[in-house]
Amino acid sequence: MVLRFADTSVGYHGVAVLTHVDLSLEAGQCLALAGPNGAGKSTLIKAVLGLTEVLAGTAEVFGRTPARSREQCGYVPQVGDLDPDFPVTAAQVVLMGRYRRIGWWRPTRATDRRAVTEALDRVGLADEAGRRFGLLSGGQRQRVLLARALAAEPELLLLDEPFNGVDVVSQEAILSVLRELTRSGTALLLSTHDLALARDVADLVCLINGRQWAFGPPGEVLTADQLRSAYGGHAIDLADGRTVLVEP
Ligand SMILES: Nc1ncnc2c1ncn2[C@@H]1O[C@H](COP(=O)(O)OP(=O)(O)OP(=O)(O)O)[C@@H](O)[C@H]1O
Repeated sequence: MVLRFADTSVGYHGVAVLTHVDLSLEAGQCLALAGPNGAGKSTLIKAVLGLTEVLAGTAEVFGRTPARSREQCGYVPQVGDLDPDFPVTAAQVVLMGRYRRIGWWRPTRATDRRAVTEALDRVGLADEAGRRFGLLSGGQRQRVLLARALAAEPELLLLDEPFNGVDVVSQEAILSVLRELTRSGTALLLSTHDLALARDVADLVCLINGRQWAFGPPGEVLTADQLRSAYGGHAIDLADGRTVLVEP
């Protein structure tokens, strides 16, 4: 089992911002975290990485505490969280993904350079290796961050809003890498506002907003009733059977 959360509460400085989390994830599965702004998606991702407090319940990552499983996890942050003026090339950003293996103070070896080239190739950016990170488009930067996580060869990959502000080309490139990863047994946990995408890409969806409202296959979780509960009534059924969300 990759993840097992049971009646878990997580938060900051002793105050819970997300409660009643009950979920599990196995190797090769993709779990999407869905919910409105401030629902607790990033907080839950940080809890899996051991960066936020588990205040109640169980939180197991690969059968251990989150902090003890950190080595097996890769993390792709929101691209907007990074300073684009940082003077490094795309390849140097990806090489950072290898530091855990090689130690940042040691010289890089041929295997590391090969891993960097391969990772950039997988996200379709082999030609941009020498370009400055800050000069790439938002979508390309997101793909470089994905390549950095791939270079570390994680067993569980966490992605915070990987499709935010990303154009169709980058979205397709990211989606195809994610599908390849699950096929080869990597587990994925990603947060998204895009419910259609969650339905499309995920085996499991966890619907949260301050608490967990539902967990299960997309068809069971992303129903009009569940969405109305989680989004506080801001869901409207359309005549064609679709549900749309209206911001309060
Ligand atoms: N470092 C922090 N200290 C205290 N509270 C925090 C901290 N980070 C986030 N929060 C609070 O935790 C709650 C959940 O925030 P979080 O960022 O996890 O939501 P989210 O679902 O990822 O939102 P968004 O979709 O807007 O990114 C919010 O009320 C937020 O204000």
